[in-house]
This record gives sequence, C-alpha cells and structure tokens, in this order.
Amino acid sequence: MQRHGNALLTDVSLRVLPRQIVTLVGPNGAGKTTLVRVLLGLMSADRGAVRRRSGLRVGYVPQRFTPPPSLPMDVDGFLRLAGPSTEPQRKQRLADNGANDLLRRPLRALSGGEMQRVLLARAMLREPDLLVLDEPAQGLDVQGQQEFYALIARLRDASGCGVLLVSHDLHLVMAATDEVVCLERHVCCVGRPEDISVHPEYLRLFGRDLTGLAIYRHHHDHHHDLHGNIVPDAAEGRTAHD
Ligand SMILES: Nc1ncnc2c1ncn2[C@@H]1O[C@H](COP(=O)(O)OP(=O)(O)OP(=O)(O)O)[C@@H](O)[C@H]1O
Repeated sequence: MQRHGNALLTDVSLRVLPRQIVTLVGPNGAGKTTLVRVLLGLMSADRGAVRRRSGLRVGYVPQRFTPPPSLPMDVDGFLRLAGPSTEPQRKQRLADNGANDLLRRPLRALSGGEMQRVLLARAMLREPDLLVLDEPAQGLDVQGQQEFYALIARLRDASGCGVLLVSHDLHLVMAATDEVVCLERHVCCVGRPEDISVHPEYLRLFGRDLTGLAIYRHHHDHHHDLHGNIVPDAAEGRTAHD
C-alpha cells in the first residue's frame, strides 16, 4: 500500500481466529493504525485482499475519544448511539467492564480510564465477533493498563470474540495475547508469545529483559529509504542497526 509515493504497508498478512487475541506491535509510524483502517474497510489497499467471515460483526475501540463540547450527553446517551439496545443491556455492558456507576455520568466528566471502559462497553453492545482496539490503554497508568488488558481477555473468554489489539506495551500485552505480530511497514516477526519470547530472532528484535519493563529495541537486517521502502543492508554494505 502506497500513499504519495511512500510505501505504508508491504507484504503484510495476518489472521484473527475466533477467541484469539492477536496483538500488533511496532514503533511509531510502523503502519499499525493504517493496517487497522484497511482491515476495518476505512481505507483501501492498492493490492491484496481482506477476507471477512460472512456476517462478521466488528466492534471498534479507538485510541482515544474526546467528546466535543457541543455534545453534552451522559454515558447512557452515548451508548444509545451505538445502535438499538435496552437500558438493562447498557447497564450490563458497563457492569461487565467494572463501570456500573457511570450510566448517568456526563461524558465529558469521565477520566481517561473510565472513558476507555465506556468505549469498550459501546463496542461490546454490538455483540461483535471481532473486537478491534487501537492502543486502547494509551494514557492509563501501568496498573490501569494491566487491568484493561485483563478485562479484554475476560470479555474474550465470555463472548468468544476474536480480538485484534494494537499496543506499544509489549511487556504488558504478552500475558494477555495469543499471538504477537511485529510490524514495521511489513511483518518483521510473528508468533505465540511463549514461543517467540525465547526465540533468538525475537530477543534480537525486542531486547532480553522481558521480566521487567521491556526495552523496545528494534534490530533489522535492512533499513527503510526516505519513502519507507525496504532496502536490504547487504545491498549497501550496511550492518544491522538497532
Ligand atoms: N493517508 C495517508 N497519506 C500519507 N501518509 C499516511 C497516510 N496515512 C498514514 N500515513 C503515514 O503512514 C505512516 C504510518 O502511520 P500509522 O498511523 O499507520 O502508524 P502507527 O504505527 O499507527 O503509528 P503510531 O504508533 O505513531 O500511532 C506514518 O508515517 C503516517 O504519516
């Protein structure tokens, strides 16, 4: 996929199965959001195909949502915008997310963590087969992120939906994910966390200290030109870089 002569995504392939949590990690500008937008049908790729199971329902949780001042509504009003639902259903979705007391709260009064739970409740009201979350825990503290990822895993267990999660927080998502896909405009590395966490290639890509806060080190046998195209290092006599 190219835009304005820049290669945004090249040779990307990924699959999300029912009940599976797939986490997309990669540095800033790696194309994670672009890939999510292609998968959601909001952008079209120049080549390739997106295959959806027939009748697939998708729930989406964006990176962040700031309600405009011109939208004075409470949480219940916001959830009603998601589509037809009853008040007990809306209450239940909030309760599932540990946000029981937020139904009558003005949307603009919510904390960052509360807003993410409301956005998740809104996505789950659609009873999705696939839940897509683009860096949903950004802005939460470490404990808040851990709780949020654990909540996503519980919702997956309860509903059986597949989950595609975008995250920078490799060390936190490791516990909650079934498969990690590392993207830097192409797929650098993919596998089950327990397998790739001991794989030399994975350690080379992400650093060795997986017990503490993971140090995000990204090693390559190639580099990218100014347009994002992949250039093998051997072609220019370069050595691998961090
Ligand atoms: N429509 C577009 N036209 C041109 N360039 C674009 C377009 N959309 C995205 N880009 C560029 O593509 C690159 C990838 O952007 P994207 O938002 O997908 O990355 P990301 O991995 O989600 O980054 P971050 O972690 O910073 O959110 C960026 O350099 C961005 O400027």
